[in-house]
Amino acid sequence: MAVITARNLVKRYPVALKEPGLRGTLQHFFRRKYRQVEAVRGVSFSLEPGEVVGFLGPNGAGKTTTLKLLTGLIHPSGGEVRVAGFEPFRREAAFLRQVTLVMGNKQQLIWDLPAWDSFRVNGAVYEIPDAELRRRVGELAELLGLQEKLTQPVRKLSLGERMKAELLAALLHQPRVLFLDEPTLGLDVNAQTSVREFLREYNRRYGATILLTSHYMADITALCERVVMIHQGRLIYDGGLSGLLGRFAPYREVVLKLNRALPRPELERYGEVREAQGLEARLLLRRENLVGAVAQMLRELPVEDLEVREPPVEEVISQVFAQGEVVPGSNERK
Ligand SMILES: Nc1ncnc2c1ncn2[C@@H]1O[C@H](COP(=O)(O)OP(=O)(O)OP(=O)(O)O)[C@@H](O)[C@H]1O
Repeated sequence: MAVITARNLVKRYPVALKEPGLRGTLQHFFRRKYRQVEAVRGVSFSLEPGEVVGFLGPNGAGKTTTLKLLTGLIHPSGGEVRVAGFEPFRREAAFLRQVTLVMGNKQQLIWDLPAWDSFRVNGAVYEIPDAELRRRVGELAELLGLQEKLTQPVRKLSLGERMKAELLAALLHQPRVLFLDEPTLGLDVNAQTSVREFLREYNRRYGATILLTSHYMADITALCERVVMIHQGRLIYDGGLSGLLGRFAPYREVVLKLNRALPRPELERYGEVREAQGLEARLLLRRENLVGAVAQMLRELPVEDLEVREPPVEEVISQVFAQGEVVPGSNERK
């Protein structure tokens, strides 16, 4: 049975209108007028227990609003939503024990205190006995590689360490459903990788269901087999990641560092050259040719370093629009 269900979910925000000038200001105080912003316009999808699903969309698409609806931070203007058998907006204690929301740009740890002190606060809120709290912190800290970092003030941690400590705090009550809004935002590549590995292990170990937004395609490809995409509050894709990438991002980007500069035509033999300057070049290679072409480049070119990257999320999304063939609500799974 689905653990998350959204059916025709709608959210309208009232936004106060204000005319310019004194008259407008007075009117604004006494007879305020409102305009409705429709952030979510009839979105439907569901997640089975244990699924890890990427939730994508351009800026302002309605992702954060949907996550807030699913965690009960805001009330829907229409439609139905159920998470772990509850209606989120009722914010029942039994519901709150089952879910967590982590926002990469918001912090719940207390800045000047060690993370452990914030964990104790969470332990008290969720009534976790002391010994059990220590056990859970120990287990998660080990998975996150954070053991040494929990007794110094949070402000002294690196951004990556802080994000890991945020995740630890958000998972102490052992939620079954994780809503993660940009959990790797701004982290360096190593920290991004370790957060991804942690999430994969957490999902495997506890069978948690995870709905995740990210601007980094690598997060999505590392963790998600399925992707739900929205645009202007409407669902535009629900299906397998490989289907999405195969249709809308058939290329991967190869970044080359060379020992000596090469003329552009020499690089063009391997793929579409996006950029070639001095000792650096960026090429687009079709996914199906990638392995062969990379092996050939390593054999034939003076390569000092080679990196294969996913295209940016924005590029994939714009391809989806450009081809405009996605059926809303399609369930074209892998
Ligand atoms: N409290 C609010 N009051 C009025 N409008 C809002 C409010 N919150 C969001 N919006 C509007 O709703 C739309 C969707 O916003 P939302 O934050 O859900 O998008 P998003 O997909 O998370 O974007 P981003 O990737 O930029 O975070 C936007 O047009 C935004 O301006």
